[in-house]
Amino acid sequence: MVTWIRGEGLHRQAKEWAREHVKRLEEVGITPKLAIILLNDDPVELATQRRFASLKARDVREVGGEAEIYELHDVPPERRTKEALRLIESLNKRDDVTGVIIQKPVPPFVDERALFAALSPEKDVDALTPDNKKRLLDRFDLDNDVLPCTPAGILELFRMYGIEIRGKDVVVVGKGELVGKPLSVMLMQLDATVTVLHALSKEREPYVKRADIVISAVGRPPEIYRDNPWRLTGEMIKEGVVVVGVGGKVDPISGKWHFDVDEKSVAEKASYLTPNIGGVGLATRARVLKNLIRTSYQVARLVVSSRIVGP
Ligand SMILES: Nc1nc2c(c(=O)[nH]1)N[C@@H](CN(C=O)c1ccc(C(=O)N[C@@H](CCC(=O)O)C(=O)O)cc1)CN2
Repeated sequence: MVTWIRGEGLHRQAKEWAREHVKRLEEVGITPKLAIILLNDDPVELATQRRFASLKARDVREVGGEAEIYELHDVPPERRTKEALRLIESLNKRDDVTGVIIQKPVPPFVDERALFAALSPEKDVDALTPDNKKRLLDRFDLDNDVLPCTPAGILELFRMYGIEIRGKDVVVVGKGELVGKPLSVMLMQLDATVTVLHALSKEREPYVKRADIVISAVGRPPEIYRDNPWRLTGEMIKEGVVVVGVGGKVDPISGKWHFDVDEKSVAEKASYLTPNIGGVGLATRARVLKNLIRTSYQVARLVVSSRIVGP
């Protein structure tokens, strides 16, 4: 009988915690303000990213913060990196902006490394700037550090449900900058035996079949991606495995969600499983709120100290 790993508890707790800290920050004149930048003009990505950005913005506003969404997808490709850099520089300088998210994936013609290198690490809600990424190679504090939202959200869910990681065979499908890569590093730090599978892996099935925990973060559902599609199904896994589904995309024509994990067949064999709706996405958003509060304190320290004029 599968136990569903639900994100709403984390999400609710994060909102309550964030509301308290918004009040404290307002005592020093700082209102958390999140700026979200959308750059992707691919119809699938744009539909999905608009949905994600609106959900994050709604959360921030619900706890008393503010949110701005910048859509640059209609800037000509040859100018998009430059325009995005100009926007990031402006957001870095604004004292009222306390957190920034560059929604991923960005289009292949945009210089993503330049964007994240330009973003002020103090305002980096995703922990994806070079300075913040490096810190993952050291020990991390799940409760106090600004950590990548989805990986940290997944680890918080494991902790909440008492799912042991130490010494376990964990397969991460997908090696993206957002989830697969940082999460595999964090899992190693927690003494898991980690296998990362990706598009060029010679084979996937034997590793998935042997795993104690499978985390699928691909986002290429067969309904939308004909080439190199991916879906985790029940016959691929062993009895009693823990499964976490991360990848999902919105079909721009139907508006329908399609996910990495086939819930029905996996639920018949898994011991624990995240629902495609109400699982990792809510844990991700919970972490966005916590990270935004932390970046807001970082900005507050900089802004308040800059107002103190010494003798
Ligand atoms: N810069 C970033 N880009 C992206 C990130 C990220 O953390 N930083 N993560 C992914 C996905 N993502 C956030 O942007 C995200 C995924 C899912 C949800 C969510 O709330 N899903 C709901 C269902 C969706 C709905 O209600 O329509 C759920 O799971 O219950 C939010 C955000 C992509 N890029």
